[in-house]
Amino acid sequence: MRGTAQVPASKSESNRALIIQALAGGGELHNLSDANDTQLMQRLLRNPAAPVFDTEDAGTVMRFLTAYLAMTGRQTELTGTARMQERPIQVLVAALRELGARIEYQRQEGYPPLRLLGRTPQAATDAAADFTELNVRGDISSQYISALLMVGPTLPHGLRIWLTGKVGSRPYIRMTQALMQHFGAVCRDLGEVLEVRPQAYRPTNYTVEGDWSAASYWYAIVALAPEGSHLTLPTLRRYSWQGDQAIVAIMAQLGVLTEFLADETLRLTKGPVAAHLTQDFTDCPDLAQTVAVVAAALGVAATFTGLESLRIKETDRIAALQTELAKFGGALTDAGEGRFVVSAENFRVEGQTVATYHDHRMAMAFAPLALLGSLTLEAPQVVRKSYPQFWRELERVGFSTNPAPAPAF
Ligand SMILES: O=C(O)C1=C[C@@H](OP(=O)(O)O)[C@@H](O)[C@H](O)C1
Ligand SMILES: C=C(OP(=O)(O)O)C(=O)O
Repeated sequence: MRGTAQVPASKSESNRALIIQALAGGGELHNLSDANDTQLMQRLLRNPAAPVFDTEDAGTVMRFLTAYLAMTGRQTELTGTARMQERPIQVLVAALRELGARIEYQRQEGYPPLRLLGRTPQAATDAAADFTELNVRGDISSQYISALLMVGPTLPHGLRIWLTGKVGSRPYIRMTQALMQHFGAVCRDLGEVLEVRPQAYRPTNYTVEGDWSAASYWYAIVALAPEGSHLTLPTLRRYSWQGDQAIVAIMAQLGVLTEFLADETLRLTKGPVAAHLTQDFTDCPDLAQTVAVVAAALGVAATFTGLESLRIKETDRIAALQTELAKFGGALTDAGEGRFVVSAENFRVEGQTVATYHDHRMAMAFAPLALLGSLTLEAPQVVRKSYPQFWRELERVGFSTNPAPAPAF
């Protein structure tokens, strides 16, 4: 295995930059992601007076737009796929209601679809009022907190958010703060407390970095490739705002060495594999599927923690991993107290069919197993959510897929 693979631009950065650009009223964005989640965000923001916003299966689009539309006083509806209607939004809706938004649940309390009925503006006259204070749980999704922070500068008293519970996906909150700062709005991070003063965003240009979550699948490929294999990945920044850069350290233990060639190019080479791996995914939940499949395939005994949020993503990712790994002789066993053990007995790839559960990351996490034998992945077009060119890039480095990859759009 030798070659160069292109990764898409970060969908997380792209979707933040688009919301902040809309609030700033300008600034040019370069290298936006071709992910469906980002294309969708762009389309929806172009028509802010739409009577219905269909956020499809994009969590960031649903959460960020809910806050943006609610705080800009729109009267509209937000909906999504059947799965989106099972992904909770109560924490965000409760916080927005405290900020004066009138929001109704259209079907099930706590879940989309939502009806926004406008906003009772907060008075900016109370000189004694410092920040508007909110308590927000951090243990369900960090996207609620990012959504609130981004609208914070536009509120008459700004926002002081007290984070409660175990905070997951913290690097995504820091990414939000970093992008806000890039557009001229300061957010103070005091640990359990985040503070945003009322202030104006400045229209600013921004170039989106490569997506480290997407890079994780190339790490998996090198981990499973024969000795002597190497791959080059352009556009990934060494000093990144993305927490999923944690893949560098994780994969160092699973036999992938990373060299930063120039500032934005990496070279991955196959190296020695550790016997054990212990990993907490609280900060990087999107890497869990990639790492579980590689650990099982390499026979590395692995203990994972911090998987709580996986059950409410595009699918219940724990159940999906358990069912699909079992087809190969692998297992992800609940060992209690938040620990999961990855193990394998006689792991074999011999023509199995992997279900993908409307989850791009299921398809991309299992695809590298093709280095060990043939397999079939159901509904391969799911990758369009974050990485529409994934199958084409696999072909470019020498995988054969049948049927050949169709254009994703
Ligand atoms: O803010 C973001 O861009 C994201 C935050 C994470 O979600 P949670 O905060 O729900 O864990 C992550 O899993 C998702 O893919 C993208
Ligand atoms: C969980 C994900 O996305 P979202 O929550 O934005 O739908 C993901 O991309 O893995």
